[in-house]
Amino acid sequence: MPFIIAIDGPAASGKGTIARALAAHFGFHHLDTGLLYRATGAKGGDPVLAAQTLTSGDLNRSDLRSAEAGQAASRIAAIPEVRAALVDFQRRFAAQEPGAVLDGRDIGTVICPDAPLKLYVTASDRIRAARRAAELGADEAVMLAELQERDRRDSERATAPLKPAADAVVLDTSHLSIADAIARAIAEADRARQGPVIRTSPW
Ligand SMILES: Nc1ncnc2c1ncn2[C@@H]1O[C@H](COP(=O)(O)OP(=O)(O)O)[C@@H](O)[C@H]1O
Ligand SMILES: Nc1ccn([C@@H]2O[C@H](COP(=O)(O)OP(=O)(O)O)[C@@H](O)[C@H]2O)c(=O)n1
Repeated sequence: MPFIIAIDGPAASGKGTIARALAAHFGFHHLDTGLLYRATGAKGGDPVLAAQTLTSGDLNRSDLRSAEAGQAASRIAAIPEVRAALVDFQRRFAAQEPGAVLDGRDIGTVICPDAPLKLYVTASDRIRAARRAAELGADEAVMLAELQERDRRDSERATAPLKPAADAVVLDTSHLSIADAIARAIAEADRARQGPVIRTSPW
């Protein structure tokens, strides 16, 4: 059975950084599921058809990381038929041996609810905005408004809203370096790979 690590959290919390590092550490496959929604939004036209006909070429566009692509993604991500069109691809990806790390908004809650490790990565709004502003060379106040609008839309939608799974481990990276955040995630994965602690009676 492949080992699945589900990572969710709000925009620019450090999900992708941690997911890539976990995949490299354990030799697992990694899928940034946000790219599926960014590519669908960027395609234009009917978003349901765009999601149903997504190709690897669509995912390789160079303009998908922009704030505009993020906004377009979160609008089309609220459409249930768009989400439904992307489920099978994500589940097939997760089923690859020896394991897979998927990061997004609904991985632990909808796509892989049986994943043995679910991380909910978060950080304060201000810190996330500062990190994304540095990454994109953009204004911090503009990024703060963008992230907050997107987080609100993602959390309030009826289908697969952004929220921690009941059994998710919350990792607040506000005051963690990248190296420390990765080390915590690896420690959680090592713990989860050992399986649940079964207490046997001494008798
Ligand atoms: N713990 C951290 N400390 C400082 N910067 C971080 C940390 N984690 C991520 N970053 C930086 O913040 C930005 C957003 O991180 P990313 O992993 O892309 O977030 P997400 O996938 O949640 O959108 C990137 O520029 C990344 O290098
Ligand atoms: N599993 C996922 C992943 C992304 N998304 C949507 O896609 C948008 C872009 O996701 P992303 O992960 O690329 O965004 P960042 O966290 O990198 O800013 C999000 O704001 C969500 O609206 C989603 O609905 N479900």
